[in-house]
Amino acid sequence: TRTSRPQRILKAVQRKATVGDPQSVITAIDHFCRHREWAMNVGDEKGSILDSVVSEVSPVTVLELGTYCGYSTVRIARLLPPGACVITLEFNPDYAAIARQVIKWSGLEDKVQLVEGASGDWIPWMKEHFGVQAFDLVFLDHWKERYLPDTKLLEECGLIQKGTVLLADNVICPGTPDYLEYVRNSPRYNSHYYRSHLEYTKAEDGLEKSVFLGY
Ligand SMILES: Cc1ncnc2c1ncn2[C@@H]1O[C@H](/C=C/CNC(=O)c2cc(-c3ccc(F)cc3)cc(O)c2O)[C@@H](O)[C@H]1O
Ligand SMILES: [Mg+2]
Repeated sequence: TRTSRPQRILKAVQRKATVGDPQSVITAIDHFCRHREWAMNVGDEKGSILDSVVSEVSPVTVLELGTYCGYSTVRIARLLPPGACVITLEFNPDYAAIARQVIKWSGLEDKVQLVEGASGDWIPWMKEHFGVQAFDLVFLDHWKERYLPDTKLLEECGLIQKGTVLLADNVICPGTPDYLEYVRNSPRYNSHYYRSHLEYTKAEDGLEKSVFLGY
């Protein structure tokens, strides 16, 4: 087809959502992906769990791995207080370009720092480049086999400290078995599984929340 799926998602936002109204952007994407074309956004059901974790943590600095179209970026940023921000990493330039426009349409660009590049390349620079001490919340939603190596890299870079919350999407479907085994068996994490469904479907999926307990 001439346009890409992310481009069709952006069109749905521009047609149905109100500029400056993040909830209308979320609703427009969910409606499009439920009734027109499935896409790998965290979705409304798991999105509500994401919302509750963001509200509970009330983070000042958030790291999101895997922006895609910016759906979860908007969900997170809309709940952040003034002065708080989400840094989101996306290595596909086409997806990044769409996400920038979705984030702009929602009016949340001041709370979002979208960085184009691979997580493994950028994580080591977070402190120096963004002045981040440690992340209060990390939302993992990128390539599933990168969850574990990037978590270990974040630990090595001192970006995960006592109290940091990791929230991982898709721990059942498509699944992240090595990551799950790590956070559930490590004495340094307190993990909880939020059972839910794969976005816009009846298949099981869920989010794993892991709190770092310190060294
Ligand atoms: C190391 C690195 N650095 C930076 N950006 C990175 C990056 N690795 C990937 N990205 C970026 O992040 C997104 C990728 C997300 C991958 N997500 C999924 O594969 C996914 C799949 C499903 C799914 C479930 C059942 C099915 F039958 C089919 C698909 C559901 C989901 O929720 C998913 O998240 C995408 O925007 C990609 O460019
Ligand atoms: Mg996902």
